[in-house]
Amino acid sequence: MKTVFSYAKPYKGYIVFALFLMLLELTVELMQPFVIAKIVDDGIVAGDQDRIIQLGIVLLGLSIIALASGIINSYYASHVSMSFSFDLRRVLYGRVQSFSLATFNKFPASGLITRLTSDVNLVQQVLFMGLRIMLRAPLLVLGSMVMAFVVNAELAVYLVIVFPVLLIFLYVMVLKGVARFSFVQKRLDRVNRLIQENLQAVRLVKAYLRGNYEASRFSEVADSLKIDTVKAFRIMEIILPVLLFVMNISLLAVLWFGASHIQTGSAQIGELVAIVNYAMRMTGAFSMFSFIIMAFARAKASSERIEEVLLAEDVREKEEQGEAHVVRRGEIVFENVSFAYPETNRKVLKNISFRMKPNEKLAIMGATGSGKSSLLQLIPRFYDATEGTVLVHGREVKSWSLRALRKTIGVVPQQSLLFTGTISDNLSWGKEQAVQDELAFAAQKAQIHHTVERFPKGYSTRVGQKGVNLSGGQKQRLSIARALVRKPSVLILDDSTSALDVKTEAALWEALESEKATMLVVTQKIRTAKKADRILLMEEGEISAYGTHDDLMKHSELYRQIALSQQEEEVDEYV
Ligand SMILES: Nc1ncnc2c1ncn2[C@@H]1O[C@H](COP(=O)(O)OP(=O)(O)OP(=O)(O)O)[C@@H](O)[C@H]1O
Repeated sequence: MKTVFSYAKPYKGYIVFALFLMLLELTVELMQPFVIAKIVDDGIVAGDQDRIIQLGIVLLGLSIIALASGIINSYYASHVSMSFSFDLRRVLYGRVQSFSLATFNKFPASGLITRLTSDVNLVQQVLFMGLRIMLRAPLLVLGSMVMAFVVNAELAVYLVIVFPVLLIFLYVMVLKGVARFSFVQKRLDRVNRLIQENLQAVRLVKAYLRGNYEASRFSEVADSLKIDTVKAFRIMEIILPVLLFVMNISLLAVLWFGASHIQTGSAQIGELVAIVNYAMRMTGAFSMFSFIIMAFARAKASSERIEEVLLAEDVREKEEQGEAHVVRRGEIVFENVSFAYPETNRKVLKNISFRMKPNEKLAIMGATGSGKSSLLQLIPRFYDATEGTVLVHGREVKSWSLRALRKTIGVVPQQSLLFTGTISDNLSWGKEQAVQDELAFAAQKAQIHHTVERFPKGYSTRVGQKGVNLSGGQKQRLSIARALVRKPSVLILDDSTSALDVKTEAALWEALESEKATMLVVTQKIRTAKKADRILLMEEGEISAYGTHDDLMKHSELYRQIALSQQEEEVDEYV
C-alpha cells in the first residue's frame, strides 16, 4: 500500500489539516460525556439551576464545534481523495503506455481496465474514509477508554478487559478479508474480459448465432462473481454482531458492578452515566470497524493489484539525449538473431542474418506461423532479440532511445486499427503537426485519397463508432497512409495489402516504389514479392532462402512450389 499511497504526498498539507479537524471533532465528542456527568452530578443531583444552564451552553458550543469540524473535514477529505485518485489513475495510465509489449502481455487488457477503474476507486474510498472515520473510530475507542479511566478507573476496568480478545479477532478478520476481496477483484477481471471479448466480436457472435450461448457464459461468470462477493461480505457480516455482543457484555458488567460501587460510595451516579456513555460511544466506534475493515481489506487487495502495474519490471527505455545519432539512415542488419517470446521461451526465430541497404525493398514470405511478424517486431524494438544483434540506421537497436528510433519507423500492422475521430485525426496520428496537404499526399500514395474525397465530409468524415464504417481494404489503405505521413525512413508493412484488389495493389506498389524508405513487406503473393529487390523466405523460424526472385526460382524448391501454385491460381482466375 506504501507505493500507492505515496501519491497522496502532494496533499500532505490538506491531509494534516483534515486530520487536525478530525482530532478536534473527536476531542469535542470525548468531552461531551464528561460535561454531561458534571451536569448530572453538580447540576441535577445538587439542584444547581445556574450550573445546569452554564454547562448546557458549554455542551451546545462543543456540539457546534464538532459539527463545523465534521463538515470542513469532509470537504478536505473529498478534495484530497479525488485529487489522489486522479493522479494515481494518470500515473497508472502513463505507466501502461510505457510498457514494452512483453510486459503488456503479462496483464490482460480487462485486468488493466479493472485496475484503472474499480481498484483505483476502492483505494480512493479508503483514503476518504481514512481522513473521515478510519482513524477516528480507533481513536474514539482509545479516547473513550482513557476518559473512562479519568472519570472512574475502577469502573473503566470492566470496559477494557475484553480488548485483547477483540483485537485478535479483528486481526484475523482483516487477513481473511484481504484474501477474499483480492479474489473478488480477479472475478471482476473475468467479467470485464468476457464483456470486452463479446463486444469486440459482436458480428461474429451474431453470425454464428452464439447470442444465447454468450449470455449463458456471462451468467456463469457473473454468478461466480456474485458468489465470491457474498462470501467475502459474509466475513464482514460476522464482525459487527461479535463486536456488539462482546461490548454489550462488558457494558452489563459496568452496570452490574457500577450499582454496587454507587452503594458503597466509591462511584457517583454521574460517573456511571458518563462511563455508560463512553461505552456506548466505543460500541458505536466498534460498529464502524466492520465497515472500515471491509474497506481496508478491499483497498489493500486493490492497492496490491495497482502496485503490480506500477512496479512491473520492464525493458528500460534509454534516457532521451536529443536526436539519436544516425550512422547510415535506412540500413538494417540482423546478425545471428534468435528470439523467443518471454511467455513461452520457445524459439520462434533461429539464427537470422541478413543485411538491407538504405531504400532497399525486402519481401518476406513464409507459411503462417513461420515467424514473419516476430522478425519485424524486433526492428522498432517491440521486443528485444534473445540472441544476436539487430542494427537499425547503422546502430544497435538497444542503444537507441525508443522514442528517437520509433520516430523514424512507419509500422502498418496486420490488423488495421483506426481510432474514433475524423480521417484527418487518424492520419495525423503519425505526425501531429502534419498539414492537410501532407495528409492528402500520403493518402494519394496509399490509393485512398479519391475514396476519402467522395465521403460527404471528406477528410473531416468521422470514423469509428459514431462515424462511417469503412471496408477492410479502405482501413488498410488508411493505415498505410497514416504510416506514410510521418515520412519514415523504414517502412514495415505486415501483410497490410491483403484486402486490396489486384489493380489497387499494383497502383500502391508503383507509388511506394519512389518512396525514400527501406521497406520490409510481408506478403503471400509472388507477384508482390517480385517487385522487391530481395525476397526472404521463412520456414519454421529460419531463413529457408534469401535473394532475388530469379535466385529463388533457381535455388529454392519451396519458393518454386509457391510460385507454381500461384501461377495455377492465376490461370484459374482467368479461366
Ligand atoms: N505474443 C506471442 N507470444 C508467444 N508466442 C507467440 C506470440 N506471437 C506469436 N507467437 C508464436 O510465434 C510463432 C511465429 O508467429 P508469427 O506471428 O511471427 O508468424 P507469422 O509468420 O507472422 O504468421 P502469420 O502469417 O500467420 O501472421 C508462432 O508459432 C506463434 O504461435
